[in-house]
Amino acid sequence: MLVNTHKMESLDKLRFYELTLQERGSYLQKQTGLTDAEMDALCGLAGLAPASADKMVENAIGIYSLPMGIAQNFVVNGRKVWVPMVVEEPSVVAGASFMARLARAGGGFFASADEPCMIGQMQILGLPDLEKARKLLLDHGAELLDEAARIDPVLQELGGGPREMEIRIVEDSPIGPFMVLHIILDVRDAMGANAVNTACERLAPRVEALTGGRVHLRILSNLADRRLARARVTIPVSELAFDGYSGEQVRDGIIEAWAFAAVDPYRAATHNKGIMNGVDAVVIATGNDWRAVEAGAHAFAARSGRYTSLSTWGQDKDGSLVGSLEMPMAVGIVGGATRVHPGAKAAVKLLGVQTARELAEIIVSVGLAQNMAALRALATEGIQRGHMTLHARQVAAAAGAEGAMIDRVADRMVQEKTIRIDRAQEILKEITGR
Ligand SMILES: CC(C)(COP(=O)([O-])OP(=O)([O-])OC[C@H]1O[C@@H](n2cnc3c(N)ncnc32)[C@H](O)[C@@H]1OP(=O)([O-])[O-])[C@@H](O)C(=O)NCCC(=O)NCCSC(=O)C[C@@](C)(O)CC(=O)[O-]
Ligand SMILES: NC(=O)C1=CN([C@@H]2O[C@H](COP(=O)(O)OP(=O)(O)OC[C@H]3O[C@@H](n4cnc5c(N)ncnc54)[C@H](OP(=O)(O)O)[C@@H]3O)[C@@H](O)[C@H]2O)C=CC1
Repeated sequence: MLVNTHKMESLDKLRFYELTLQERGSYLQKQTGLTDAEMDALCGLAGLAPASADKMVENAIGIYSLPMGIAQNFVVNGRKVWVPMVVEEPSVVAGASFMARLARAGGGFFASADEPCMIGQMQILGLPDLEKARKLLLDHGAELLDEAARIDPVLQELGGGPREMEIRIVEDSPIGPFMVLHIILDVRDAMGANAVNTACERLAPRVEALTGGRVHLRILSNLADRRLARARVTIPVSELAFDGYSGEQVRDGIIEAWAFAAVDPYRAATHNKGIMNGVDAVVIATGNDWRAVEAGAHAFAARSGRYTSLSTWGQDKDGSLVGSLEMPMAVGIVGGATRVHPGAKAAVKLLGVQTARELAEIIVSVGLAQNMAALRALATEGIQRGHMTLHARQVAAAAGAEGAMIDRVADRMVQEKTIRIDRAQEILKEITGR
């Protein structure tokens, strides 16, 4: 993919988003060294083929596409990274890029991720004596874990495999008390669903023989709270001032906005949706199971019994704004669609990650950036000006504008501060005469 290279030398003075679509691709390739084939996969020019889709899901008839945006400015644990984001909503990529630029003043995002341990659950029914069953399982714990290790030699060779067992007694279920046996499995660089589910199904007969109970459900838990990722950012208050708002006003406004989400589930749901705007975009770009990540995030947000904010905002002794986000992050860089979707493989290559943990660290950093972008806008001018400015292009296109006409119609609507499809159609008619 080559474009007029004379611009290349001067590109660093330009803003990435001011380039054309093709120029952005070429600039990114120049910066990252991705091959032409990888760039074509990343840009959807050689993405998932219908024939491959037919091998991924049932009754396939073709391909559905979404925009692939690139968030810029991110520095995570000291490393600059271009972040692929698959999302249909305007202003998400812009918001993440903006906050990543501000975050650089504080060294960027500092993130970590737990060992990639997933929880496999076995529901054990029909136990006349739960405490006796508990003791039997504990007495045979080592044997059960050894059996689980033998199930997946590949995982063992990679340093993964069973780590421990947990026994929980559910007292107040609608069908009376029963036992839940957890097998904790290190799944290395996979999301791990298949490894965990296979282990649960294989161990079930032995558990039944030991306890005399009936193992009913055998499935992983998406509340992957043994596989958390966390990010932290510190923004000097001087970086926050804009449009007549002082840095302190912006900082305190963000903290006040967070305090709302901390105590009110109605606000926390939207607050966390803002976080997931960033998280899901990278999870989807890398071919991971966003439903699993979403389920884990919201279950984790309710772990105290009241659904609350996944992030925390405050200030440090210097008055800098400090934000942190911790959440389950069950993502892989092998397996699932990541293995078969060319665009997902290219996205993982673009991120330059070698392990699932590194991917998790970037994703949680993007989630924190997205949260800050939303709170910064909400706590000051409101969300609409920035969002609708970028949304205007979609409205113009929906009104029938094409090519360069889209920006002309969008610019007029932004100037008039009227971003509606009927106004877009009027402007289009004025400009084109039809
Ligand atoms: C949208 C902005 C960034 C505009 O903000 P702005 O102040 O108009 O932007 P700017 O023109 O001053 O540019 C600042 C930076 O934004 C980025 N930027 C600016 N324009 C572009 C563009 N065209 N393409 C790519 N990047 C762009 C870019 O990094 C740029 O830096 P520069 O490179 O110029 O030095 C800001 O208003 C913002 O961050 N808004 C919030 C975005 C957001 O959260 N969107 C999600 C949709 S709303 C939602 O679903 C979540 C929510 C709100 O409900 C969550 C919640 O309730 O908590
Ligand atoms: N509730 C849920 O969330 C559920 C989700 N799923 C779906 O299952 C999909 C597939 O999950 P997943 O099990 O990750 O994918 P895979 O089944 O593809 O498992 C990963 C594969 O990669 C192999 N492998 C190679 N290198 C590594 C490495 N470094 N680390 C780990 N494994 C490696 C594994 O070997 P080996 O063969 O030895 O394991 C395994 O075969 C998920 O994306 C999800 O969409 C499915 C069921 C439930």
